[in-house]
Amino acid sequence: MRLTAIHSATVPIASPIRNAYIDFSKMNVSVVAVVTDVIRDGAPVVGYGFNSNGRYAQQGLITERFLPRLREADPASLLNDAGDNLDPHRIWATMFANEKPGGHGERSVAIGTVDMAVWDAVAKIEGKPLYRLLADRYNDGHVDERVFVYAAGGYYYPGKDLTALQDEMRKYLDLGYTVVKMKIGGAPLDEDRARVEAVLQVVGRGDRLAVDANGRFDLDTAIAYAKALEPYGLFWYEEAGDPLDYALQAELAQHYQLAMATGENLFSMQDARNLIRHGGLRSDRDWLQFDCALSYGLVEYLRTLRMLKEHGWSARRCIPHGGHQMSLNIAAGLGLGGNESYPDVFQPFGGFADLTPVVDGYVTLPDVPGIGIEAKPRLHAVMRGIHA
Ligand SMILES: O=C([O-])CC(=O)C(=O)O
Ligand SMILES: [Mg+2]
Repeated sequence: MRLTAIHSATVPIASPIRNAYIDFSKMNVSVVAVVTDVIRDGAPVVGYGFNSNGRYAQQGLITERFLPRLREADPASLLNDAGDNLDPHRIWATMFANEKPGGHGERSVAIGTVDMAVWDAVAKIEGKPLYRLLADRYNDGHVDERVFVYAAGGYYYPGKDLTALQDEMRKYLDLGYTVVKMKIGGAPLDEDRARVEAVLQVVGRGDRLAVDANGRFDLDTAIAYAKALEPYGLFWYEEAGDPLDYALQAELAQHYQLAMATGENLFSMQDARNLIRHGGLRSDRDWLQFDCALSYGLVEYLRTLRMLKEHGWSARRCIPHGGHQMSLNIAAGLGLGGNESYPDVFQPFGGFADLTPVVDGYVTLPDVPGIGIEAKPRLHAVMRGIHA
């Protein structure tokens, strides 16, 4: 077998929403399709990948650096020993050839996007859902039949008042979610306090609400919010300070006893390891949000999970950022604590298969080969558009 073509494109997901750090008026994503000469159900197997929201499309890096390396490689060097399927680890190493260590950033998004498409193809060639393939290869065959998911939204939006915010959150509860997330830090503390209290009226209990500051706060502001938020008993307090300011995160833990979450903007095993070494996070309550689709893909995420284990952290403490089906498969197949979901934003990339509703805060996965993009027809249509 061999790769016969690799296509990539940039797709808009712009919207008028805003978090504490950026607006999404120009947001876009990269999409990749890897085409193989393996025939399943009468057609060549095609694997699909995309990066998740929050980082822009990486078309230049993908087309100028990473795809040429794959095209120039000996085709057999990209395959498993049996030569009957792609090998994601060998493909990853080929893409990373002649890259210096450190400075993990945008190239991690580019490689993560291609890596997702490769895993999708690998599982399709094996004729299995990706979660099943991952469980068989790395988790003694154990699959979680349902995965905890929470509804992320609550963005700042022009003209959005407290009633509109409450309506949004009520909609998530009606869809079957039990935990919702909203943005903070994009308004003064008093205004955010009123927003939090408005949402608490809808969800009823503090442990059904997470808040996300998107790395906006300096230490004093992070502590001021910690003191204001602690009495509510929230599900978590996310990304208070700059993602690389491990000292801030560690100091904040001295002022906030409840759960915190962070890591969506750390893009390598090494950066994740620094957070674990220096960030003062507590493995009995805090949450890790590394998102493979932004951080060199699942090949690197497997390294991160190994690192966590060596540091005494359970994979159950991971609830990845990004709200995509790739992390949902990883959660089910490798025993993570759950996954993010965006029922309302970043469509058609946010959300899961159309026929798997969320029930009591948990979602099941479709029994289709690969990641499950074919079970999400609006997303599948976008993906088909780049190679059909
Ligand atoms: O607003 C964003 O960039 C997304 C985000 O932080 C999250 O989903 O946690
Ligand atoms: Mg976040």
